Amino acid sequence: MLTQASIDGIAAAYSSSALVDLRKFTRLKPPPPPAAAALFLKARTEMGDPLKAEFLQQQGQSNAMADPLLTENPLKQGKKVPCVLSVAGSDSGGGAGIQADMKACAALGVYCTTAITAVTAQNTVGVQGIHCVPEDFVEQQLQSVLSDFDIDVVKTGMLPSSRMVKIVATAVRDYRVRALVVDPVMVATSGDELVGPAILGVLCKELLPLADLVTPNIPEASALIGGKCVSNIPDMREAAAVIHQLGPRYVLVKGGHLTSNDIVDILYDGKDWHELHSLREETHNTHGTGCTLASSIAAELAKGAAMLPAILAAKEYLSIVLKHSKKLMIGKGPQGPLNHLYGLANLVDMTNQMRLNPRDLMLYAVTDSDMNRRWHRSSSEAVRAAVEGGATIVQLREKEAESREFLTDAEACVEVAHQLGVRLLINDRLDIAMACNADGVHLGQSDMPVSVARAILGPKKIIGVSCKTPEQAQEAWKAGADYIGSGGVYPTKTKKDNKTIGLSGLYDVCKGSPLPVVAIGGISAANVEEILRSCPVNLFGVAVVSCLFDQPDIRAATANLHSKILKVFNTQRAEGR
Ligand SMILES: Nc1ncnc2c1ncn2[C@@H]1O[C@H](COP(=O)(O)OP(=O)(O)OP(=O)(O)O)[C@@H](O)[C@H]1O
Ligand SMILES: Cc1ncc(CO)c(N)n1
Ligand SMILES: [Mg+2]
Repeated sequence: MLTQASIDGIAAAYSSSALVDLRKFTRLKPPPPPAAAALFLKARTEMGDPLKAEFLQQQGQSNAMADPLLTENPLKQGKKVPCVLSVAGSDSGGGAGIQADMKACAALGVYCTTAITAVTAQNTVGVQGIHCVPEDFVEQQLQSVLSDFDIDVVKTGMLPSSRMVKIVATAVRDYRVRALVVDPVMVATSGDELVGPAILGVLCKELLPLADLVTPNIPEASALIGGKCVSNIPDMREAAAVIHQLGPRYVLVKGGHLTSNDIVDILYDGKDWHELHSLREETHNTHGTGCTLASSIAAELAKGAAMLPAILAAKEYLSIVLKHSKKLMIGKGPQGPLNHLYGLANLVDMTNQMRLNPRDLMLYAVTDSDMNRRWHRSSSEAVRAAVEGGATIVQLREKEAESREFLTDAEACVEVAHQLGVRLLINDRLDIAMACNADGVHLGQSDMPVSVARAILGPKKIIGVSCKTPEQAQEAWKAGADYIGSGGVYPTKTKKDNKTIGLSGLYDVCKGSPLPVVAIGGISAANVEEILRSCPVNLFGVAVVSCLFDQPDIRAATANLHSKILKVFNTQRAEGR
């Protein structure tokens, strides 16, 4: 165990070796630290507080609660990317160690390289096994990374042997990295030991003197000062002072292990004391908070922040992450992981919710107001019957009606279609589509340009376009359409002066279209099989008018067509097409 005398000796030997002055660390414009972080700060200013003044100055007038995932991302093309090297152990549970470091850096817009020191078999229950990576191979990883990447900050976590600590210290010295953050990992959140006390001597003697920041939790702080009990804030301050004597420029003793609701971390730079307060989040998902804090500080330093703003921004990020992790249900054990990349959830939701599932084009029912009049049906009655018969999407096509009448009709149809779980599009009229909250529009070549329609409708609405050639289909795709309607495949009474492209024209469009295609024009139960079989690639369905709506029983006609289409698709699937 370390005695006070040996600590003093080590301190004397290394006291002048601070690596860089982070306050002069201005390669990149420092990100404005979040204003809300000021809430955490109860600076002790007995001896003046230049860091706090600097922080407040950098913070400027902004009162907005900064979300680190929404602020400007420094991972920009054509610019030097801020880089962290995490020298740490792997957590198979994905919550702490290397995995936490990479996610935290990614969330904060910093590139993270790694040198893996140990592979742990670990989960939310505890640590089941540890396999140390041979020291020479850790050295090789360090060489690979440091000789190539322009590393701004090295962050260390689990260093399982004294020789490994020495190797890291040598690498940091040799490559003169700009800053070193040491998280003196010893025990996992579960209470399982990750690193034994045998490394303490070398850690104190070789690594801490090089460190710009060391971030012990309470048991680690106690181990670093020779086993003296640390159980309250005065003890934490005393421990920070003793650890500072070992040579690091800043010591942050983390208070997460004390039980109070007001969590206090103590920061000491040899002169000034800072108590950083945060409200304890009531959550079991705290596995990896220490790793996350240290790597977030490293990321902020890499972006150019000075030490105190970097720590405050990192704590702000951690507290937002803890809030977003409260209800995560991952693993069966008592300590779940954090939701580091919570900001990606919206993106994932967006990509999961495809605007249009191409399978919905299978039986595309296009209404016709003349036919409905002839058969004495309202549009919504016709839509209901078609959807109940198996139509998978509906387009409302109205050539004659006044806007107000069309809108009233459209509203009723949207209601019916949505009740039955089917999407409804409006032909030509963006204004009606928006007014009745339809799912999108279908446009012809002489209607509103697709790019304009997309700009007006926004990213969530479906846009379909009538195309007779592969070139038109490509244009539509580039402009932001979702599907292509291609025809007329056969001559049709519904569109008299429409040029017929035939099966071969349809085939060409299907082959050349980057978007799913639905065939249209003169299609009925009699020829649907022939059409679907002739274009197996990219043809997702057929659009029909008269064979549904010019029939005495729409529901029965639709059901009949539906079963024919299904038969072809099932055979094609069985044939592996
Ligand atoms: N429940 C919580 N709510 C808010 N902040 C927390 C909570 N738990 C920990 N923290 C904060 O997270 C940081 C890490 O704290 P802690 O003392 O738990 O580190 P650690 O023991 O090294 O973590 P780890 O278990 O990942 O090794 C500290 O800044 C602490 O204030
Ligand atoms: C690999 C690894 N490093 C650090 C910690 C600290 O929580 C952990 N649990 N696992
Ligand atoms: Mg820790």
